[in-house]
Amino acid sequence: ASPLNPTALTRRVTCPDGNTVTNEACCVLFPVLADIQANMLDFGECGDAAHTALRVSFHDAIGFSQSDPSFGTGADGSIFIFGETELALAANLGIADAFNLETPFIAKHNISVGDFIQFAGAVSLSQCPGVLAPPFMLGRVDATFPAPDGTVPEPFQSVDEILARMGDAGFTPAEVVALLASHSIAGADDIDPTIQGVPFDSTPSVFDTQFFVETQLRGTLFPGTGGNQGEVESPIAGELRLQSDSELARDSQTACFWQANVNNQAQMALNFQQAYIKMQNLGQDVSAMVDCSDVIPTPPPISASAAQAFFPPTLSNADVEQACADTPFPQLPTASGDSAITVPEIVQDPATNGACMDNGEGCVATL
Ligand code: HEM
Ligand SMILES: [Ca+2]
Ligand SMILES: [Ca+2]
Repeated sequence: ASPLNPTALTRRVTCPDGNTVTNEACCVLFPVLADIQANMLDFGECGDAAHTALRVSFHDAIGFSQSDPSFGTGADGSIFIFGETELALAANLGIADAFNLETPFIAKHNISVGDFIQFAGAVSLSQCPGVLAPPFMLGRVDATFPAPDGTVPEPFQSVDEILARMGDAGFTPAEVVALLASHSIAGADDIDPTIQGVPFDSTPSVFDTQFFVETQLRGTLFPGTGGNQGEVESPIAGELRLQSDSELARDSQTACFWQANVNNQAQMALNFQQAYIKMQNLGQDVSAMVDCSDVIPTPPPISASAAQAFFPPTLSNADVEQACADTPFPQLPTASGDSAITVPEIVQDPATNGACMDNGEGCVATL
């Protein structure tokens, strides 16, 4: 059928379970979707389980290099298939949580491990207000060997090192900043061993631009103990700032891309969506895959008031460490409240702390 024929464009197939899709090959995903929404991803919450599934989608995919095949085949499930190797790497500290969360479901369903990880990442995103419809392609080929050490960027690396590694995988500096919008729905469990679920911005359940605002503010405190590798001072009690986010916000190569996201929800969401498409399919032959984007649920919308960026109580433009030389930081309102504001921790999902053996550095179980 001609792509110009409107009936061809809208023709849908009815799957055995009654769902409709444009491509029959996508029917296999509906049982997976129903199961993980109900039993793995906390009923539509943009919380701990969703954050965990999103992070592992990055750590699996980034095992890829445009120049060196030994770096891995990207979004290929290697992080779980060769969990004994990859989860023991320092850069994957905490990814054992994702292994615990996902492997019981991977075992129950019949799609590749690489597909499952990226599908769970896309479904997770669809639970977060402010995200633009995450796409999903089906048909990743599973790994035959693990990714080596050095593929996953670390929070104590320099901007040059991080941009070099990400560039080697195929991302421009602008795309690296775009991808880091993910840290608007994120936090840390392992950077400061004394505290868990410490968010990177004051709204870790909303995909808003607060992450880009708050990382530009002068750091004044540590949410727990000081002196942890990869952590620098944050501006609000209860919030953790990664050294890498701090430096990317201030480096001349990235600062203007960073600032451009501030209070620009539509641009942030679009740039993330485009860069994320690339990430989901790293190392894989997209021409051999099927577009199943219509299986991914529509994310909840973000209200205009929730999309309005703000300074946390008592802080203002005077607390911004201006780094972009081209344009001044946007003027933003200050939220009402006193200086005692503390960002609440992200409630931990017990499923992310279960079955697999953890040797203190990572998970040593195999899939
Ligand atoms: C480019 C450099 C990046 C660095 C250095 C970095 C580093 C980190 C670190 C250290 C944590 C905290 C882990 C913990 O202690 O629990 C974290 C969390 C997280 N990261 Fe990144 N990250 C980067 C890029 C990305 C990208 C591209 C994505 C996804 C598209 C992503 C998604 C997440 C998510 C969702 C979490 C929260 C996990 C949770 O709350 O369970 N990160 N990141
Ligand atoms: Ca991989
Ligand atoms: Ca947020």
